[in-house]
Amino acid sequence: MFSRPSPRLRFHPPQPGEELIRFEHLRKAFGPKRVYDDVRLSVHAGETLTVIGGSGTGKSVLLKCLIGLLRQDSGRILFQGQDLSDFREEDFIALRRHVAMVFQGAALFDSLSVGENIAYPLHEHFPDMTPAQVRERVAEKLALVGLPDTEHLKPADLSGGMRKRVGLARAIATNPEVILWDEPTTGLDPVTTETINQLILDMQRQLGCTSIVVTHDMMSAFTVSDRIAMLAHRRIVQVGTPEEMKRSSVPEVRAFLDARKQELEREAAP
Ligand SMILES: Nc1ncnc2c1ncn2[C@@H]1O[C@H](COP(=O)(O)OP(=O)(O)OP(=O)(O)O)[C@@H](O)[C@H]1O
Repeated sequence: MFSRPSPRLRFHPPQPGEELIRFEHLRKAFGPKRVYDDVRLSVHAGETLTVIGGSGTGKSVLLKCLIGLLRQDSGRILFQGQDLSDFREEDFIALRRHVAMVFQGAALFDSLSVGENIAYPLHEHFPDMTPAQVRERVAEKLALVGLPDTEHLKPADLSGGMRKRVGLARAIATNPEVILWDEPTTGLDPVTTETINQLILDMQRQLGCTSIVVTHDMMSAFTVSDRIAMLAHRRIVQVGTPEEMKRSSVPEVRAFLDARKQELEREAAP
C-alpha cells in the first residue's frame, strides 16, 4: 500500500514564478455531458489562483484531473514541464506528496481521531518516520491551523469550521508545495470564512505554497487570489487579477459577477 519513490516523477523545489502547472487543450466528458472542450491554464509557483464559474462548469473536475483522481479524455497536464498523461496510480501517489487537496467536506475518517487522520498521509508517504516524529509533525500542523492539543478528538466532536481546519492540517502534513482547495469556505459562517481565508493567505506568505482555489464565494476569491480564472462554455474565458476581473468586459464574467453581487445583496438584506 505504501508509495515507493516514483521513477516517473521528476520533482525539483519550485522557483518563485516558474510555470508549475499547465493545463493544455483539456477535453473531458462524462458520457454525453461535455465538461471541457479546450481548457488552457497556467499556474505559477507561489501564486494563489482561484477558479470561478457556475455550478457544474467543472471546477472540481480540474483539481481531480491534476492529481489523477479523474483522467482527461485528451489534452495534457504538465507539472514542472512533465506530462502527467501516462502517469500510473503509483506515480500520482508520489505527486500527491507535493500537490495536496483539501476536500470540500474535509473528508475525514470518522473512525479515526484527529491525530490519526493527520498522521495518515505521513504513514503513506514517509513510512520511515518514527512514531515520535509523526507525533511532532501532527502537533506542528494542528498548531498551524489554530487547533493545538486536539489530537484525541474525533471528527464527530468538531464544528464544520474545525473539520475544515483538520482537513487542511492533514493536507499539509507532508509539507506539500501546492495546495488545492475545493470550496474551502462553502457553508461556513462569516467569522470561520475569514479564518479560512487567512489560512490560505498564510500558506502562501509563511510557507511559500502555491494554491489553486475553487470557489463560488467571490468575497473569498477577491481576498485570497493573485489571479482569478473563469470557467464557462467548457473553457477558460478570462484570467486576470481581482481588479482586472472586477473591471472585466467579458460577458460571461460580467454576468457571473453581477449575479453573485445580487445574491450577496439579497443575503445581506434584513
Ligand atoms: N465522477 C463523475 N461522474 C460523472 N459525472 C461527473 C463526475 N464528476 C463530475 N461530474 C459532472 O461533471 C460536471 C462538472 O462537475 P464539477 O464537480 O467539476 O462541477 P463544479 O464546477 O465544481 O460544480 P459545483 O460548483 O456545483 O461544485 C458536473 O455536471 C458533474 O455532474
